[in-house]
Amino acid sequence: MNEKELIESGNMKMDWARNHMPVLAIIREKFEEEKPLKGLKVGMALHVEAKTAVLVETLAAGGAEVSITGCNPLSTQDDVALALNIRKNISCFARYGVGSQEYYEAIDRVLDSRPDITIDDGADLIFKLHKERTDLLPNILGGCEETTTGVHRLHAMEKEGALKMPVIAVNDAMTKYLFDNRYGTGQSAWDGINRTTNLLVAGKNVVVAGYGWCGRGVAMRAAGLGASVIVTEVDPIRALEARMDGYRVMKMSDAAKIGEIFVTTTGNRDILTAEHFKSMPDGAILANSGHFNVEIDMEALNSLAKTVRTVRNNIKEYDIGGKRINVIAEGRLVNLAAGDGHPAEVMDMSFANQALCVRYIAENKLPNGVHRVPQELDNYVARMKLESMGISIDELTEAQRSYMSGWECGT
Ligand SMILES: NC(=O)c1ccc[n+]([C@@H]2O[C@H](COP(=O)([O-])OP(=O)(O)OC[C@H]3O[C@@H](n4cnc5c(N)ncnc54)[C@H](O)[C@@H]3O)[C@@H](O)[C@H]2O)c1
Ligand SMILES: N[C@@H](CCSC[C@H]1O[C@@H](n2cnc3c(=O)[nH]cnc32)[C@H](O)[C@@H]1O)C(=O)O
Repeated sequence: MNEKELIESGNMKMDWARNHMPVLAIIREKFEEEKPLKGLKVGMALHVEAKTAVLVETLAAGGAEVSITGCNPLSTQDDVALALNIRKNISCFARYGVGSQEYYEAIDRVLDSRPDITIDDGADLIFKLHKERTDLLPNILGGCEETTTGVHRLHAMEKEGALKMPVIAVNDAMTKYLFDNRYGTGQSAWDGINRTTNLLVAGKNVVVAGYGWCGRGVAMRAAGLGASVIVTEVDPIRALEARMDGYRVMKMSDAAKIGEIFVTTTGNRDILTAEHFKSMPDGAILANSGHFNVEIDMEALNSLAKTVRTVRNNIKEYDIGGKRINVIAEGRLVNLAAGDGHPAEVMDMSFANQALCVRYIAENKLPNGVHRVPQELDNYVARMKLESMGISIDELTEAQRSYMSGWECGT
C-alpha cells in the first residue's frame, strides 16, 4: 500500500472503532464544547491502533496537543499511526517492528514535547522521565497508567520514595479491570491465537498460567471453545477459585507435560522455562497475554533450539532436539502482536476512564504518589455504558436506603 492508501485504511479502522465506543463519544462531545485540556500537552505511550487513536482524537478535541508512541514494538499498526499523524495537534512516533533502541528513541521524542500529562501502558514513559529526563518532572501535572504491571511498577517506585509525580492507576478502576482484563483479554487472546494458528482449540489441553483478571477471562473462553483447561497459580486463594470454577489446577512442571496450548497471563517472569520446554509434548504452542516478553523465557528457548524457523506468519518453531515448540509473536502480547487487541466496546470503558482522568488531573492539583480513579468517575463510566446498551436498572427506595444503613431491624 502507498501512503495515501495506508492513511485511508487507518481512517477506516478509526471510523469503525469510533462507532463502537459510545461512552468515549459522549466525553468527546463534552470536550469539544468545554475544551478542558486547552493549552495542555499530553504525552502517551500506548498500543498505537484504532481504539487508542480514538482516545487520542478525544484528547485533541478537548484542546490538548498530543504526542504518542507505542508501548510494545509489535502492536503498532502503521496505517493508524499515519492516519493520526495527519490530524491537527497530534504527532505519532510509533512504527511497527522497531528494535529496542528505536522504541526508546520514540519515547524520548514524546518527552521532547514537554508533556504536562502522561499516559502510559506499562510505565515506560514514567520510567524514562525518572531515570533520564528528570528536568521535565517539574512541568508534569500528573500521569495515568493503563495496566496492572504498570501499576505494580509505580507502587514499587512509590514505596522506594522514587515516584516524583502523581499518577492515577486507571487499571484499578472497576470499569477497567473487570471488563478489559477479563472479557477483553479473554476474547482477544483467543482471537490472536486462533487467527494466527488456524488450529482447533476443542479437545486440547490448554494451560493458563495465572488466574488473575486476565487468566480468568482466558480460561473461561478456552472452556467455551471446548478445551480441557488447566490453571497454574502461586496464590492459594486464586488456585482454589480456579478449581471451584471447574478447572484442573497443578504445578507448571506437571502441566508442561500435558499442555498443548500454553497462555501466560501472570505479569511475572520465567513462567515457562527450559525445564518446562524440555518436558512439553511435540508441537506445543506458546502464547503470552500478560506483559512484556519475559513470561516465556525466550533466551532459554533460543539456546535450547537446534533450529529456529518461521512455520506460519507470526509463528516461530524451535526444534529443541526432535521436539518442536511453537511460539506466537515472539512471546509478546498475543492479542496485540498477533491480533487487533481488545474489542472496541471494552476499550470504550478503559479509555473513557483515561479521558476522564486526564481531565481530572488538569483540574485538580494532586500530590505525588499513586492515586485511585475517583469513584464518581468509575460510576459515571458504568452508567454511561449501561445507557449506551439501552439497559435501565432499579434505584433504591427511601425505605430500602434506610433499612440498609440501619441496625435496629432484625429477625
Ligand atoms: N493482554 C492484554 O491486553 C492485557 C490486558 C490487561 C492486563 N494485561 C497484563 O496481564 C498481566 C496480568 O494482569 P491481571 O490484571 O490479570 O493481574 P492479576 O494480578 O489479577 O493476576 C496475575 C495472576 O498471576 C499470578 N501469578 C504470579 N506469578 C505467577 C507464577 N509464577 N505462576 C502462576 N501464577 C502466577 C498471580 O498470583 C495472580 O493471580 C499484567 O502484566 C497486565 O499488565 C494484559
Ligand atoms: N506495554 C506492555 C503492557 C501490557 S499491555 C496490556 C494493556 O493493553 C491494553 N490493551 C489491550 N488491547 C488494547 C487495544 O486494542 N488497544 C489499546 N490498548 C489495548 C489493555 O488495557 C491492557 O491493560 C506490553 O506491551 O507488554
